[in-house]
Amino acid sequence: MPSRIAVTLGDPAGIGPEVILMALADAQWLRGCEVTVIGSRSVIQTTYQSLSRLGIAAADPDELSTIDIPLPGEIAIAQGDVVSGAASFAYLDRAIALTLAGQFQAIVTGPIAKSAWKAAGHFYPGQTELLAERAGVSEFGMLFVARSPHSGWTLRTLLATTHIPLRAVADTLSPDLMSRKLALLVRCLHQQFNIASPRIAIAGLNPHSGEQGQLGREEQDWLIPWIEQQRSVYPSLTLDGPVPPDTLWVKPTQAWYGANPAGNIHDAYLALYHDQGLIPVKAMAFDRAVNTTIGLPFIRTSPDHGTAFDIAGRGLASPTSMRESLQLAVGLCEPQAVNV
Ligand SMILES: NC(=O)C1=CN([C@@H]2O[C@H](COP(=O)(O)OP(=O)(O)OC[C@H]3O[C@@H](n4cnc5c(N)ncnc54)[C@H](O)[C@@H]3O)[C@@H](O)[C@H]2O)C=CC1
Ligand SMILES: NCC(=O)COP(=O)(O)O
Repeated sequence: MPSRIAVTLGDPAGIGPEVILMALADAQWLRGCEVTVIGSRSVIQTTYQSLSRLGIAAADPDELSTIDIPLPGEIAIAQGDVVSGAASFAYLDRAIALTLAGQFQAIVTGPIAKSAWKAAGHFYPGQTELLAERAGVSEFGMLFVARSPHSGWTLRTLLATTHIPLRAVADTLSPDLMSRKLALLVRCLHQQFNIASPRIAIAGLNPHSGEQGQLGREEQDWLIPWIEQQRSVYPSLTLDGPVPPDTLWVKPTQAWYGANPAGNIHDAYLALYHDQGLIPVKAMAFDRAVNTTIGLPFIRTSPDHGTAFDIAGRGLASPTSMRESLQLAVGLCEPQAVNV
């Protein structure tokens, strides 16, 4: 039976609808998967018309499988507000319910504005937390996956902490949190990416990984002992770290651009906080990185970009990250997934 994938439109005032229709314009690469777009039919129609007027290839709504969730009011393109937030929440809510009921194997989410969710009374740090809550899982992680168009090498970065203030990062990190994130990452590398003995690099927190305690004590106090202890928990893995955060990204950047880094390159990187992991991901791969939620009972992927209200509705948005998100979902739906 072909895999069935739900695609949520994301914030209807953002670039989600346009990048989805552009990515689905040529669906040959879907390899027979069935895609259903969950969102407001009126938004899909309007987006198709405006892309057509601009001469941009887009999937024809009449040929798409859709589940219509009408807008709860008027929206203004490029303005996330209470109406667009209520709509994007309803799209994802329906997609999760149908997926948990067995109708879909994977959800690819369009970008939402967290501020619009808040305006609509939905107080979640992001889509990830809603997905985890509805799926009833307490252990989940935000993994970014990007395949280089230059070398074919794949960058995988898991964030140990996500949408919290920078001020709270050091107090939130702990050996227990790190153990839970590493366990998720190892399981994902084994089961979803078919990597038997992964090589993982773990970032330090402080400049120069603390310079032996002179520039911060977290490495000496618990991070180095924790990594040593994890090496005995996972004897078949290579665990390197804490790698000074500024130099951690040198080899992946070389591998991304097709240079041959000295020594073996890592299969995955464990970054300690949002911007430590995502600045390099976006600097290298903003047009094609995929945000994946690991630990869910189903597959979830999403483009790495947001709603881009500054360019919404003008035909300027690149659909590449959305296309990569769909392609990764297709690959992960296949149990013998290779090259994902
Ligand atoms: N997966 C998701 O649902 C995500 C949602 N967000 C949300 O999006 C909203 C806006 O966040 P920002 O930080 O402004 O990030 P953003 O990714 O929406 O925009 C950052 C910059 O990149 C450009 N850009 C983004 N996507 C593009 C594309 N496909 N093609 C060409 N240019 C593109 C935008 O025009 C803007 O200049 C926030 O509410 C944020 O929470 C942000 C990241 C991911
Ligand atoms: N920075 C990643 C991001 O904002 C995506 O969050 P989520 O909505 O997928 O939880």
